[in-house]
Amino acid sequence: MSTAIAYQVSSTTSVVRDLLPTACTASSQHDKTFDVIELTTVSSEEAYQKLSQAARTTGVALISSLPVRPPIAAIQRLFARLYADCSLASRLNATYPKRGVFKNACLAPDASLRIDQKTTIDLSISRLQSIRKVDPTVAEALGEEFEDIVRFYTYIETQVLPIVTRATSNISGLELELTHNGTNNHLRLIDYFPCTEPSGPRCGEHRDYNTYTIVFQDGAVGGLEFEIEGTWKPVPASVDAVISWGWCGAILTNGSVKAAKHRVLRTWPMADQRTTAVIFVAPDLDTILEPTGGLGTENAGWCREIQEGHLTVGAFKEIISRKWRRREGTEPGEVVQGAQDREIEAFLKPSQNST
Ligand SMILES: O=C(O)CCC(=O)C(=O)O
Ligand SMILES: [Fe+2]
Repeated sequence: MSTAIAYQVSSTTSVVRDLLPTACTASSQHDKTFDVIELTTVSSEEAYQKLSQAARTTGVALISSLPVRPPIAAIQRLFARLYADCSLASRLNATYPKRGVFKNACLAPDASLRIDQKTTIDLSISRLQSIRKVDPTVAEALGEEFEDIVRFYTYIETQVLPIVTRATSNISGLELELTHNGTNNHLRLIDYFPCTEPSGPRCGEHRDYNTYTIVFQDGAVGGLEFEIEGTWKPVPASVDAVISWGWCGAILTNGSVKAAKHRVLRTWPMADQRTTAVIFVAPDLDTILEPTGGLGTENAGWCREIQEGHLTVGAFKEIISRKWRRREGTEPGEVVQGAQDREIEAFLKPSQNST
């Protein structure tokens, strides 16, 4: 597939027009909704305190002055190479047949405009191991770009994740390091390819399933928004990284941490390419997902399976990813914006969603 084909976007339909935001432009920028933390200049204690505060209030923290930048140019070149070379893309996907690595479902000629208008390269520890084991030459074929990306991932994993994990532990009195050994972390590279016209959602509204997520932006193209007290608030494009907490974080801390709802409805400037590197941090798959931290024994409304400690992270990941795959176009099924998130919330907190 050529890059030109990859960037073709179907014309606007009424379904899509309904999805357009009322106001989401670079001018509606930062309004002090989110805490901004200069992670490398504050003391560790201050970093923990500010991160904990953000996790408890909005569930979102913006990070500035990171000492390393994500290798955006390398990521863009890697996408360009995969768009242009179908056989390389197939070889890469063959290394992880269970789910694939490079996902471009929205570019299929008959793809629904309701699915996310983005392509992704998903790298997890098991995918990286698989690439090296099944087809060692494919990593080589992916070139220096691939090495740069893996180096960035390793840096963040060793230098930044321990700080955020500790801050999350501090809120709840848990030792999250014991269940967060990095075995279930994930790096996702995302290409929000340029659209000259408004298209479908770029990443439909959702809360992440994991403990927390760090989105590394390209510094120029915005679009990420969080729902704060019922209003969608844009994140400035210039922020280095955005940390947000997910369902596992909320469950393990018994609701002390907020799972933040977010989306990329439309990128801005719309005709520019938005590139992000996203690191998802989740507990090891065999971790029991029970609310042992935070509010202690008080029942925050979780379903019986969670309250009684019968749900593992692995089982929860399966439940939630089945719903996501529809939105991401890798499994057939109708996509109704926001419905998937409501279904998950109803499963987790049935008593609050019984009306
Ligand atoms: O790329 C972004 O800005 C957000 C991506 C995201 O929320 C996700 O992949 O879960
Ligand atoms: Fe997300």
